[in-house]
Amino acid sequence: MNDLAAATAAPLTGAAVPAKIKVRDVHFYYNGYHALKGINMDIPEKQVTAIIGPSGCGKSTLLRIFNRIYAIYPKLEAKGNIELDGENILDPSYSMNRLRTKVGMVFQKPVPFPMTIFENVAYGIRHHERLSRADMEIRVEQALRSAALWDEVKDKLKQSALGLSGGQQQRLCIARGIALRPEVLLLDEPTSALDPIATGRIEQLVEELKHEYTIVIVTHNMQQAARCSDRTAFMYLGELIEFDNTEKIFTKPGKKQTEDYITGRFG
Ligand SMILES: Nc1ncnc2c1ncn2[C@@H]1O[C@H](COP(=O)(O)OP(=O)(O)OP(=O)(O)O)[C@@H](O)[C@H]1O
Repeated sequence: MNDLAAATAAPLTGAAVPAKIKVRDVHFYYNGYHALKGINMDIPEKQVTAIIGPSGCGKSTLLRIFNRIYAIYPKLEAKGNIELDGENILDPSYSMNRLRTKVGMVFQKPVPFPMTIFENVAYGIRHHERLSRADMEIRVEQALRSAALWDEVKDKLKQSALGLSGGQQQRLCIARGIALRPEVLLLDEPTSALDPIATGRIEQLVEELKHEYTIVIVTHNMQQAARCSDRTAFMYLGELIEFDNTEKIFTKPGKKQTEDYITGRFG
């Protein structure tokens, strides 16, 4: 184990933050290509962890392992352990259904289903729970409120989600994710297709949501990582180079590669 293996969720405010996800010696292969090389990290509970690094370094690959999405493709293989609340989610006996309810994911490009705004949120809930119409309405409203979208859509819930703006569509996708009441929310470059105002709203939302969810966000935007995360992981060529409090990473990084990247010398 390298020194990063010991990079547990260090105290941020005096008290140690418990780890929600423990990544232990994780390797990932795309049809034999070694994309992640011995990753060790502890993702702190109810905080925002940002993953940064140059294109192709493995950020999205790491994020996608956290909900085992790769398992639907043949020839992709993960090794090592990822413990979510102490249980290894890479173990095939860990049910995908259970994982889906605990870990929600939002992708780079908002992809609402071609159905009404209401149905976009209700659809996933129906797969996991049987709710009365009244209870469903409450759940949908709660999810839209949590995603800071309710006021903008409450009078047009029966209209197609495809008529929403890009920023609204992304918040709808976040509402869809949190409607299942997950414990972990994975965000894969959630603002890369959005304008600065919509980006600001999503960042504000992330700040609010972290009180209830453990959030992991992949971003190319270093200002975004600095603004909205508590801890930042810097990756390079499939390795985790440094993982520390965000402020430290951006003001006093411990590794030269991190410093070179955040000061724009490469990547
Ligand atoms: N489906 C795939 N098949 C084969 N190789 C892949 C596949 N997806 C990713 N890779 C490779 O794995 C490595 C890591 O890719 P990944 O998408 O995780 O990087 P990233 O840091 O998220 O990049 P970006 O910032 O450009 O999105 C890259 O070398 C990439 O080419």
